[in-house]
Amino acid sequence: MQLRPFRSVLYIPGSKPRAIEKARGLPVDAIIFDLEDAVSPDEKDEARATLARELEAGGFGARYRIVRINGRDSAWGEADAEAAAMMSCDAVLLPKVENPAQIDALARITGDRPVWAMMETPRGMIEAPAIAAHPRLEGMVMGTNDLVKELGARATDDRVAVMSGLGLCVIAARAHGRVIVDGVYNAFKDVDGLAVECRQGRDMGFDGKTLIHPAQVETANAHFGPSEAEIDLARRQIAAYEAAAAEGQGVAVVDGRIVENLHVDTARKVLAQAEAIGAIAAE
Ligand SMILES: CC(C)(COP(=O)(O)OP(=O)(O)OC[C@H]1O[C@@H](n2cnc3c(N)ncnc32)[C@H](O)[C@@H]1OP(=O)(O)O)[C@@H](O)C(=O)NCCC(=O)NCCSC(=O)C[C@H](O)C(=O)O
Ligand SMILES: [Mg+2]
Repeated sequence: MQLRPFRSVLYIPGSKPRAIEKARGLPVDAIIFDLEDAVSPDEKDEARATLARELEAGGFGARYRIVRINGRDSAWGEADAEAAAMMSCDAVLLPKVENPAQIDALARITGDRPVWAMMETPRGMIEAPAIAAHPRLEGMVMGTNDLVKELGARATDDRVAVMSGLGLCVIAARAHGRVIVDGVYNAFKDVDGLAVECRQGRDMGFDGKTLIHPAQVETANAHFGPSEAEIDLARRQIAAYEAAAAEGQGVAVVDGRIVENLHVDTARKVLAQAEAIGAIAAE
């Protein structure tokens, strides 16, 4: 059972030390330190050096530290991969992954460090099961901006253009026990719109949402963590099922709905998640 929460995963441009400093005090579960799209070509080399320095300085507490490098076929990919292998980070995120061989190639440089994959091209969607199956892969991140672009689609509120890809990637990730995080919500001042998209992502099975601004953190944490009502229901389901089992029954009823052992598994996961989140908050 995956216990570490990934409710809120905040991108920070590697070129912005002030934003990096701010993140040391934000209640995010994970940070993606970006060297790719958030950093202009002129700033790439300096951003790489800044990031290495800031990560070495530490101060990120329990926040999971992921470094997003540039694609290996870009002018900066090779130097990024070599630098990331030496950085004080927890994982390396590769953009536009389209096949498992790209993960092999990265792992030859980054060694035992876990690899995460940006899922953001049509070919990446088709190959999602093979990518998720790679033994070095720990997590997947949806890149919905690139996916909309590559599909020649339109970004609509209901996300209809990317819905099949989102579902396919969730299935692939779950089939192999990988973490999977939803794409960003670009209108970072629109908290209500973000809440709608978080709810949709949570309902689909995502572990959390990637974010671009501190104002989005609270909404993501609220939607992807278990609510008080869910925790209360989980406790009551477990208690009712155990009481029924003690009487030789395989099914209990809570709030007019049946509770079987599979529901108890989910209930136990809810409680474990709540405990893990509480432990991080207490640090
Ligand atoms: C979107 C922004 C450019 C807005 O920046 P700004 O105008 O500076 O915002 P504010 O003035 O409201 O900032 C207030 C304070 O918050 C700090 N801040 C801002 N953003 C972040 C952040 N991401 N992490 C940490 N701290 C942040 C500012 O420094 C201010 O601090 P202070 O001065 O001390 O008060 C900006 O938010 C931004 O650059 N966001 C990140 C954009 C990004 O990373 N984009 C790339 C990832 S998205 C992507 O590529 C997805 C995928 O690949 C796909 O295809 O979909
Ligand atoms: Mg992208």
